[in-house]
Amino acid sequence: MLIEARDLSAGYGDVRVLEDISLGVAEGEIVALLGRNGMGKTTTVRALTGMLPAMGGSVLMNGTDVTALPSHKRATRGLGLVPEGRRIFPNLTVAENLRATERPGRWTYAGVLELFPRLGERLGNLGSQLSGGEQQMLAIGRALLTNPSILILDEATEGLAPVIRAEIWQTLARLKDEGQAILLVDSRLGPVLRLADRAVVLVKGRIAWEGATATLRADEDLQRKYLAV
Ligand SMILES: Nc1ncnc2c1ncn2[C@@H]1O[C@H](COP(=O)(O)OP(=O)(O)OP(=O)(O)O)[C@@H](O)[C@H]1O
Repeated sequence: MLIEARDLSAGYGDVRVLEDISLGVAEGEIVALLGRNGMGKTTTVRALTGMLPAMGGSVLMNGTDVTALPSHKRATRGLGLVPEGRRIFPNLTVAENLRATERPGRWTYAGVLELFPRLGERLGNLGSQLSGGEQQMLAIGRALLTNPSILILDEATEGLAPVIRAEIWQTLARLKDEGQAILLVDSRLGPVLRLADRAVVLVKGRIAWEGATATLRADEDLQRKYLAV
């Protein structure tokens, strides 16, 4: 597994939000982390990336225990994150934002501009001057430029206009074709279930269901039980 949680627990203060979560993403795989609001998806992302310490259990990358490593060390080992709310540098230009994370590998500066031509037209603009969709493209481009073995996207299509959202989904499909392993948190069930190979469903910080997305796609009762609002 490129990344794996084993009996992972995490939370805030004394409160455990995640209880004994075990999940993993293998080479070339897209795994969706699903669940209604507040069920622990973002907390899982934070615990996997090291933004939150584990209260129990472990996180492994390529079989190596990284539970004690801070997020920047996990990033160096190949963990790329597109965080909820984008977090680009508002006072750097698009070009500077991209160059700030660049590491050698499959994805180059030119390659990212080819993936997101829109960013190429905005190279001199500050991060703060971009539209929401452009900021999201920049956040994805930045994460790709670290050439991650595993990319985690937390609500990457949230709050975007439908046409931009569609563009992001197309890009993710292209990343899938290229074999990029992805852990995807997104509440748009239709596109998520089309893109991902497997799904893990959280209910109150525990895994309530996991399996092939094809199974979940075909079973509306299951969707209603765990995911419908
Ligand atoms: N910084 C925090 N401090 C205390 N409790 C938190 C914090 N962040 C999240 N929580 C709590 O942890 C639980 C899980 O939240 P989390 O954000 O992981 O859920 P989520 O599944 O990502 O939901 P959403 O889609 O609403 O972001 C919730 O009960 C939430 O109130």
